[in-house]
Amino acid sequence: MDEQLLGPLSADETMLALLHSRAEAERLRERERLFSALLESVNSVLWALNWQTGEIIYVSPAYEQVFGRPIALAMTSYDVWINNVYPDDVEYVQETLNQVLQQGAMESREYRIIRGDGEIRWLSDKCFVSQRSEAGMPLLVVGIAEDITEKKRMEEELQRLATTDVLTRSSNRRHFFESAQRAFELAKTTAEPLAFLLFDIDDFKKINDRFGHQMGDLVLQRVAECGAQMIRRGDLFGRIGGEEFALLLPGCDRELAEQIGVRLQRAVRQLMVPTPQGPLRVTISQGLAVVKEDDKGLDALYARADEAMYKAKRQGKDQIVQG
Ligand SMILES: Nc1nc2c(ncn2[C@@H]2O[C@H](COP(=O)(O)OP(=O)(O)OP(=O)(O)O)[C@@H](O)[C@H]2O)c(=O)[nH]1
Repeated sequence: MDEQLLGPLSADETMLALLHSRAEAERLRERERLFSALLESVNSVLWALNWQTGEIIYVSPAYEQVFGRPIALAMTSYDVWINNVYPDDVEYVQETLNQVLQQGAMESREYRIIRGDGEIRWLSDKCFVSQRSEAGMPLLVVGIAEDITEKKRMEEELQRLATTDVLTRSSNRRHFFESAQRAFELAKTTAEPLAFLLFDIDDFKKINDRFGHQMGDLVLQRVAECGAQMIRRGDLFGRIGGEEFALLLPGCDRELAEQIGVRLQRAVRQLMVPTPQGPLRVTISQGLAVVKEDDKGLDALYARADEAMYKAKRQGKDQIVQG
């Protein structure tokens, strides 16, 4: 219509329009090359999902490096992406994606994937709804998935250092009592039994004095190994003092806890720590207490186990006393 109003274009005008559209096309190609180069240099995986069809409509080149799988595989459906998610995290990934749809965005969701070579890696995914389903436009969810495996490893290492006793690799005192507090509260609400076994190496000062501090450390490590062998899933074991250790046994009544104490006593007696003067024998004294209905706090349980342990020492050591 414009053409009718303005009249037909002259040859020069046509040439100019042609040149202009060529330059425009070249500019677009240049931008595309720039975007491709940028996407290739980004280590994170950019992705876009058509929510209605379940199609992954875009993944950036980093996919191949992060997932260790060909891009063509990812560009099929969302199910293929989900198949790469570590089984324990699938539910979380599905739930959080639904939340993205409700809230419009999610800053970070962390989950594990299984790479093509079987390696498990951690991803942090920032995603948002890029296009609402309006006027026939598809509903698009886009995201940036970053490989945070190294960061996770460092976090885990820091957590391990903060909660573990360096010498014996058992829980340190603070972590033991924090976890014990939670186990105590749970036992009180569920009325499940809970046992506390406290033990201390006998005449440890003499071991240090006679064989040196290094040998003392070795004895601590070997005794700690015996303690660690007693625990099942859900139990706690920690070094709560110099040569003092504790076992917290949820679900264990007095009888069962005593059996564990007897096994521990035997395991320690059987230890033979090599020294230049021949194998060194070690014994421990144990105090055993179980949670009572009127126990107000963990302190009450701990105090009974402590009192019982000192009674075991006074009564000649190498024995278990009930508190
Ligand atoms: N090698 C070593 N010794 C430690 C460590 N922590 C504490 N000790 C020593 O453990 C000894 C504990 O001595 P005591 O409290 O007298 O106890 P004990 O000699 O075992 O005597 P009983 O408890 O009555 O059997 C002290 O000499 C501490 O120096 C450690 O990490 N390594």
